[in-house]
Amino acid sequence: MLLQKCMFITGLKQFTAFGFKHTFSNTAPAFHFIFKNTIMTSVTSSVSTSPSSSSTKGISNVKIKFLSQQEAIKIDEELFNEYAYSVDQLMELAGLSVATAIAKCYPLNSMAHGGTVLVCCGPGNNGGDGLVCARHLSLFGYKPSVFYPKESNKQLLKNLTIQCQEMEIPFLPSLPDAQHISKSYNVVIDALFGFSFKPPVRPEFIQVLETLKNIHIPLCSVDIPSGWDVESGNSEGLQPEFLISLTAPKKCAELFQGKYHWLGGRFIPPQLEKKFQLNLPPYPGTDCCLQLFT
Ligand SMILES: NC(=O)C1=CN([C@@H]2O[C@H](COP(=O)(O)OP(=O)(O)OC[C@H]3O[C@@H](n4cnc5c(N)ncnc54)[C@H](O)[C@@H]3O)[C@@H](O)[C@H]2O)[C@H](O)CC1
Ligand SMILES: [K+]
Repeated sequence: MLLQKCMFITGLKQFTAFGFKHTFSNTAPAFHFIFKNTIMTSVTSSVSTSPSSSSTKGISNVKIKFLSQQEAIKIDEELFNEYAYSVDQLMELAGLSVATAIAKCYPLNSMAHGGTVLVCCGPGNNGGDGLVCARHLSLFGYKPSVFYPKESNKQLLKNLTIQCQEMEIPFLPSLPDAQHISKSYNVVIDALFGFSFKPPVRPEFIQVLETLKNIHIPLCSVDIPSGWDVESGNSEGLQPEFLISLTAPKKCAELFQGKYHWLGGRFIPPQLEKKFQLNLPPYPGTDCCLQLFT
């Protein structure tokens, strides 16, 4: 296998040298060797300061799994049916990890217009992650606006909408054109479709995706770049700058060409991780998200 990239797991500081991105955390540094089909993780304890990192002492090579659509659905079902989680719980953690990763990549103090962000939400749970993310971004001091063209009838999604509205997060009646979006916002969050998407895109969303394809500001996709086949991607579709994979990367993430790939949704019980051989890298300390590679 050909070594393509190498990086240290991120904390708050990072710098680039010798073509590698170096980032530091207050826990064990990890080296991610990224190959075409896998991300190899080696963890060393040499400068560890965290007592909890003792279980990662020594060198261990780990291949992160890229999930098929069926595997992603199966893990979701097991979380609900066997492990008794509710969607609300996981969505809250997923959405918080998205907002946190966005804030790390696109700091509020680097943004124009007081931190405006457009969050585009679809009809399923990916859209729900977007609504949760919008609420947390607002709590972090950003100015999110939501575009939610096909509201779900599910009570959970209705509640998330009310929570955003009660925080005075504006809901746009229609999607502005690409030029207007690029002038008014700093980044766009794509929470339209996640791992249940089946191509082709139905007519009511074709124009939405076309508009997002033409923006000149960073596009940040939640779990799956919307409009991509979960396994084979879509070379003609959206090309986000940022992708956050939730639980574990899906197969299409191997085709991601953007700058920032994060992992979020830190809620997988060890037994489930083992069963599906996810081989997730250790999250630094108490972080809810981690940067995989750039
Ligand atoms: N376990 C986890 O990691 C969790 C992830 N979460 C997020 O949930 C989504 C998956 O959510 P789901 O409701 O199953 O589906 P989607 O949001 O991907 O979309 C379903 C929605 O989209 C419509 N649709 C499907 N195909 C098309 C199409 N071709 N054209 C138009 N519309 C389409 C469909 O009808 C539905 O309405 C996952 O990715 C994570 O983001 C949870 O938050 C928590 C657990
Ligand atoms: K998405």
